[in-house]
Amino acid sequence: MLSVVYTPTEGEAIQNYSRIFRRPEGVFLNIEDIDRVHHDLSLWGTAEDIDYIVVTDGEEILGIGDQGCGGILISIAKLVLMTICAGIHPNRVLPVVLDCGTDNESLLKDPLYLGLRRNRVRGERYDKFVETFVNSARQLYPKAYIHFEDFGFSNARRILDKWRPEIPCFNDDVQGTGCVTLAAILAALHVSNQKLGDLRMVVFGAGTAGVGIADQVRDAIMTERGISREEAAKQIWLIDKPGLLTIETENLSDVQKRYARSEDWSDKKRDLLSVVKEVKPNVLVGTSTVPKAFTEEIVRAMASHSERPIILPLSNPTRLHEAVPADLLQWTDGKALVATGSPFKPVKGPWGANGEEVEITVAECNNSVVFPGIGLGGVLSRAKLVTDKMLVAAVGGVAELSPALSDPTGPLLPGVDVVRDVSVRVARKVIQAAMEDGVATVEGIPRDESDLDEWIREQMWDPVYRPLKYVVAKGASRQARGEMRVVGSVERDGE
Ligand SMILES: NC(=O)c1ccc[n+]([C@@H]2O[C@H](COP(=O)([O-])OP(=O)(O)OC[C@H]3O[C@@H](n4cnc5c(N)ncnc54)[C@H](O)[C@@H]3O)[C@@H](O)[C@H]2O)c1
Ligand SMILES: O=C(O)C[C@H](O)C(=O)O
Ligand SMILES: [Mg+2]
Repeated sequence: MLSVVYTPTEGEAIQNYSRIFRRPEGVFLNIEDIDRVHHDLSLWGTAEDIDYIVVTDGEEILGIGDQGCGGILISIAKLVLMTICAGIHPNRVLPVVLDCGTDNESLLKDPLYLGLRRNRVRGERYDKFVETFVNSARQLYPKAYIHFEDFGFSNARRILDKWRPEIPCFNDDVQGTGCVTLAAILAALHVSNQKLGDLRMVVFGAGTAGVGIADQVRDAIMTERGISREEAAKQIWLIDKPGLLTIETENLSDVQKRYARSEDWSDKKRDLLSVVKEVKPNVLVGTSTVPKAFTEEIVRAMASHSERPIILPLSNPTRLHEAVPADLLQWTDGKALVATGSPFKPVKGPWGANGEEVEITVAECNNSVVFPGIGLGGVLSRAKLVTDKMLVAAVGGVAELSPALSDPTGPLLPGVDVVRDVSVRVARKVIQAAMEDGVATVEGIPRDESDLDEWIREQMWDPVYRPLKYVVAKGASRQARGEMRVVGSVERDGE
């Protein structure tokens, strides 16, 4: 059911939110009613009641853009995953949408649209609104971890950078995506017997996720090679609408500038194909929302200089992927090491050692592999902050569970069948890192790894129903006794 309660089906539900609405299932905060934010948030429990908050402003949902107040469903979907994958109790979470208006014209024209019917508020009023939300949430629920989801590019990083040094918070599109993609790349490098230090990566789509991935990979190269961040960034090329980002490119954000190429490209073409031919990357990542952007020509160009090209089309939902696994594998004779943002069926082809047909399972490289474990570790250790070391530890936790480590034809990342084990491993690593960084605040966390795993598991909530008991009340009406017998028979069948 994961692809129904989460990506890709949730995208469709979000787009139709106001039309399929039945009842409110989260906190709707309204920028025009900023004085009510504290009160509205306070209705959801006492200081002890909330462990995990997911908040969105609905501006950049998946790759489907501004969805206004329908964004509440992304907060809900991510929290469903916190429960399914990480065992956070479903009553101890809070989905929030910050309704700041919408720039989506079709929503504004839709008579059934439920959100604020005005263009997005930006600038100081927006910042004040976000600040009021964060401060109120911290005051009311001081133990809660705050997960930011699907904010627009101009706000996502800014908000994260503002709050990260002060509170336990996390941006899934920047950090979760960076962590899971680095884990997939590490597994792929293992299979192809290449070194992280030699990596050359092109990222197509230099937005929130693209730059988040670049940062995580850059820091890993820096640590591996013992070089500066600036030096490590030279192994990464970012491409956006104007083509390759260079120091000549106008209107770059501060985070994009770190990757702007300083060498002279004035006499070279800067489109994806030309850049791939020129820089000969071994890793190609897609976070552009441009379907089919990884053409046969581009993929063949990758394969012409790289024995096992690592190709990760990550744009969600499914229809926005830069390429589909069947094409990537066909164009590279089964050589490409592929993982995708949404789930795909396994691909069959004549790529065995002797030309026999093999079936390749393609891993889903979605931040859902990692954010539940990071959140679980943060919640259980009541970490004051989410530090870089905790994120690096999470990458290690996922990478070491990659099926491709023991079977080179296996998927690059662990699948949904072992999702709870992955969360326990990631949480263990995150908690250990939090203790090393001195940010864990809970006393008595076990030091021994298997004790720590046990400690984590026993605090995870399981959806187990209480057994029904067969009762027949004396004096009950014939009809009631009949109904009770039906209940009783369910219990006997269940046993
Ligand atoms: N698999 C995952 O875990 C995961 C995580 C986060 C985001 N994503 C996906 O990545 C995509 C991007 O998300 P985001 O939050 O970074 O959005 P974003 O809007 O911040 O970034 C998208 C970037 O692509 C650029 N772009 C658009 N058209 C382009 C073109 N023709 N050529 C080059 N660049 C182009 C945009 O200018 C923008 O900078 C979405 O589809 C989202 O679903 C996947
Ligand atoms: O929500 C997802 O499926 C992953 C990611 O956060 C995205 O924005 O695409
Ligand atoms: Mg997202």
